[in-house]
Formats: sequence, structure tokens, C-alpha cells
Amino acid sequence: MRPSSLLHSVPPSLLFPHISSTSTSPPAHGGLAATSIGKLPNTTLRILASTTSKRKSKRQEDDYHSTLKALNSKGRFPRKSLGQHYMLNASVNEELVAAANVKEGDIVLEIGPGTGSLTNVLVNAGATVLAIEKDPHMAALVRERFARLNRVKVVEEDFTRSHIGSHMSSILQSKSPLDGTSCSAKVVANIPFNISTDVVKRLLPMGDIFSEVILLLQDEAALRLVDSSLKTSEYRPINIFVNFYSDPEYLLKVSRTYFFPQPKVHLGPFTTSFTAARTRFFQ
Ligand SMILES: C[S@@+](CC[C@H](N)C(=O)[O-])C[C@H]1O[C@@H](n2cnc3c(N)ncnc32)[C@H](O)[C@@H]1O
Repeated sequence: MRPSSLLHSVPPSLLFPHISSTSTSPPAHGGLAATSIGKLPNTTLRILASTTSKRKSKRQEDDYHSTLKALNSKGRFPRKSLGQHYMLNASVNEELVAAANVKEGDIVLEIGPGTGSLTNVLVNAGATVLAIEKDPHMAALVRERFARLNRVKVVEEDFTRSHIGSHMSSILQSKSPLDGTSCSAKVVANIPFNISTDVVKRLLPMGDIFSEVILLLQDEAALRLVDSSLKTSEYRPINIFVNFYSDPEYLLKVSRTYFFPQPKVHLGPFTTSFTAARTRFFQ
């Protein structure tokens, strides 16, 4: 059977035997893998060490079990066409949120919340979250999960067609301090790989709204985006675009084994961060 057909025909509990609701043993996550990706010209590369401490294990179980229970409870099988590879490791979600320095009162846009595991970490950090989800089942699931919190707004839309500026302005206006100073927002998301270029093209020119963009991208795509060297044959218009609007930075490598189902990519996906060039617009 081809891997793609597996995604649709086999329940998560069979594909991933330790996800039954009675299971208590999380997968062998071992934390973030320390790695090296060689030289990336003009970029800052921060390699994060493995996080296997006991302190983390309770949180890891939370994402692992809650994600898979949520899928099982609704009878949802991951849909390949929507790039549904769910993050099972809470430490990775925490690294993403820490990389964006999300704190109490921040406004965060999340693209594709899925079961809400990253949303949960954002909420715990004190953020107000606008979550845009294309899959109506997952939008309903995440809306239900955070129904008691007025800090989470779930919009069922295709991000690539969404009027993101108007969604964000209404939230920003309602949160703006009375002294007239404007507040900005951040993006933290584990996005479907098939829309990553669209996402980057839409977000980076929005430096008037977003001060920080943290995206989990497919390894190869992220490597291409952070490469600012004009000498390589891989340099494309998208690189000029990215480097005009942002300071792309490779942050950490994330093992593909932390996703359910595991993505079929040659290398593990990782995070890249774009510091939107706010100063280019307002200095
Ligand atoms: C890689 S999964 C990530 C899910 C979750 N954030 C996590 O970390 O486990 C991508 C999510 O984006 C959603 N999605 C796919 N295409 C989308 C689109 N065009 N607009 C908004 N959401 C989309 C999928 O349904 C899925 O929930």
C-alpha cells in the first residue's frame, strides 16, 4: 500500500499503536536533536541542545496524548492534501513560542492550529490567539477545546485567501493601549508545507502588523529561504524578497519523528524566524 493511501484508510491508533486512550507511554522523543547544517552565509545559526530532562516529560505527554486523543475522539485521519502532520512534542512547541518571545498580552496569529497543541502553549504564555484553520473539522475541534477562553478566536478559512489584515486590525484595535501607542502582533505556526511560499509572501510585507514571524518549514525550503548568498545557483526571486523584508534566521532542527504522521521528507523540518523589517517602514 502506498504511504499516501495509508493516511486515509488506517485509523491513527493502528498507524501509531501507542495512541490508544489507555496508553501511557509517549514515543521515544528524546527532545530536540542537536545538529549542524554547515555554513549559512550572513545568517545567525543557533543550535539548540537536546531537552530530555524530567521537567519536560509531563508537558510532552500532554501534547502527545491530547493530540492523538483529540483525533481519535473525532474519528479524524490526517489529510495529506491539507499537510496535516501534527506535532506531538510539547518541547518543540515551547521552543517556537520562546523563539517569538511570546508574553502576557501578546497577540499571535497561528496558521493551521490542528488539534490546538501549539495554541495551548501560546495561551499558557498569556497570548491572545487568532487561529486560521481550513479544515472545518479541525476548526470545530480547536474551537471546542478553547471554548471557555475568550483569548482564542478560531476562524475557519483558507489562509491563502484570508483577509488577514482586517482580521488582525480588529483584534489590534480592541487591544490597543489607551495612550494611543500601537501594539503589534506575532506569527507562530507549524504550517502545512504546501503553502509555505504563499505564507511567506503574504506575511513578510506586513511589517506594520507583525513584528516577529516564526514558522516551522520543510527543511529544504527553509534552507533556501535563509540563504542570502547571491553566488549560489539556488538563489531565486523569493530569496531577494525574503531578504528585503526580513532577517531570516535558522533556529533549530526538529526531527520528523515528532510528527504524526511523519512527513515524507529527506531531512527533518525545522524552524526559521523572520524578523519582519518593521524599521524599514517606520524609522
Ligand atoms: C502541519 S499541520 C499543524 C497542526 C498543528 N498546528 C500542530 O502543530 O500539530 C497544518 C494544519 O494547517 C491546516 N491547514 C492546511 N491548509 C491550510 C490553509 N490553506 N489555511 C489554513 N489552515 C490550513 C491543516 O488542516 C492542519 O491543521
